[in-house]
Amino acid sequence: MSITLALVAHDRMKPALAEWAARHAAQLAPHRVVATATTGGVLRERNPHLAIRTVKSGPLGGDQQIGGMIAEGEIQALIFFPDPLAPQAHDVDVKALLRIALVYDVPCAFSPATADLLVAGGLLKG
Ligand SMILES: O=C(CO)COP(=O)(O)O
Repeated sequence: MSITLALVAHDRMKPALAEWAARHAAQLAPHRVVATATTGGVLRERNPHLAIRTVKSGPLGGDQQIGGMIAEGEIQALIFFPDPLAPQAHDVDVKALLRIALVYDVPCAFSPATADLLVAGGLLKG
């Protein structure tokens, strides 16, 4: 079954997310990806064949848009690599996104290792 995944990363973690997406390009291909604006740009550079829909940048409401899509049942997984060492101006939005993902029990991963485990657990199986 094809799903819609949200891919989001803070600036210093964007290369790690782009690398993760490249490593899983074949498994991601049948699915839909939604990303916040800047994350989507970095993902496209590294993964030109991946179809990515973008919403606004996180600090400009993108995290809230992703959260709204989760609440509407439009997103089935959240891969979000936050920067554990840098404060974010929009920290309340980040927290709200994580909370809504928990409310709806959407499978989440917050690091490359856990994102790999979601794939190993069958998240992207056809
Ligand atoms: O800030 C973000 C997540 O909290 C991501 O937004 P960008 O992808 O636009 O940098």
